[in-house]
Amino acid sequence: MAADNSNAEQRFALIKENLAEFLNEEIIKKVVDEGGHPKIYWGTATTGRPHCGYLVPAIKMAQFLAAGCELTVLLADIHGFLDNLKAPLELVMHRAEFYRYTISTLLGAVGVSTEKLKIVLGSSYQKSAEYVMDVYKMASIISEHDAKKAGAEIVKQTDNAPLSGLLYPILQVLDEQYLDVDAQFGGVDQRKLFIAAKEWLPKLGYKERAHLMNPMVPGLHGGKMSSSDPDSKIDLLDSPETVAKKIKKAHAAPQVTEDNGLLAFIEYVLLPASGLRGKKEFKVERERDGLETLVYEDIEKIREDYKNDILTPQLIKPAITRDLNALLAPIQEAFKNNKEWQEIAEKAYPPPPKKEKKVKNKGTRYPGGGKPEEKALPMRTNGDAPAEATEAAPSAQ
Ligand SMILES: N[C@@H](Cc1ccc(O)cc1)C(=O)O
Repeated sequence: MAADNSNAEQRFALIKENLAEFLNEEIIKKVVDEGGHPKIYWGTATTGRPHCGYLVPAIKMAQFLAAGCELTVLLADIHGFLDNLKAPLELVMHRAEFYRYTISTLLGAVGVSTEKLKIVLGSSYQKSAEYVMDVYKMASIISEHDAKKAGAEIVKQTDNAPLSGLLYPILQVLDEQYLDVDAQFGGVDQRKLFIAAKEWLPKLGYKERAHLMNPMVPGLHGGKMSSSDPDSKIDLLDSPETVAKKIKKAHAAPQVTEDNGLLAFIEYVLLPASGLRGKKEFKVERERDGLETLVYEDIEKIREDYKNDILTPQLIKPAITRDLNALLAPIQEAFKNNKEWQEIAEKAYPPPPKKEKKVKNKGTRYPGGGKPEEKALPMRTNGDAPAEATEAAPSAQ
């Protein structure tokens, strides 16, 4: 059974749990004390493919839902495009659809009711006359310097950065008003944007919102995050075997608890996820060593045992693999049964073009024999048109 979150104190404690910072928390406290439903939103630019790092904000959002908040997830497609053209507009829109399926399934998989969850596409309101006029107004009163400062940690900074990077913070600030929320939630990397929102909204006569921030959590894989290394991130649709393989490879020094991705994953994902199901718990089986199973209810004890080498990376890796695979199973099941989601996956994240070498070896696959080298996958070599390129490509998963 779900944990009891019926009284105001428990609800507020659940909203605050594990946060690094909470600005203007009195705004939320008041709504909770009055028995209301605080309205919180989290925005994500729909660019990279969602990986296990998304479980950290997702679990926090599941806690908001469990605490009776109204949650809006903003699929910020236009932001993905404004940020130094991380992806062309058409692609970020396909990706937004992929995110929509992923996030709703993910929150459902954690076991919370998604009745109070709304998923909104940025472009569905950010092109309205009223919104656009507010963008102009804001652009006329915010200095270039301040807009740049607000986006410093989020918007890609380059020598010849496009002007759109200065619009990015203005739109994010206005989103709080247009999504009609009491608070915005994000990682502490959003801090400068959140402070800007506090300062800029009143300039247009709008009210200041509360801001909830998650700490930056080291990746599960340990070490440096590299998007070019496929083993460094665990995809939400990775098979149980792949998850096991990647976690096995994760770098974690024995006895070192600082900056430890494995411990952070237990603290920010697995423990709170089990808490949402009724009881915080993390089990470590030691059958192979002929010892009894260790059962933990808080991260402090886990840290202590890790420092003392009672808990080793070798022991916790299989335990994390077991719990993570259990968390991912319903998402993968839903993906398997949803043709539309599979189709959007192919459009949103087309597999990389096949290597030329392989094509040559398999020349006979081309009807009519012919000259495979010349005909080799003409569309796939065109990096500018990935959405079309997928049509000839195998399924994304
Ligand atoms: N800035 C967020 C994305 C975002 C975009 C628009 C918002 O209104 C909120 C959040 C990020 O870095 O991912």
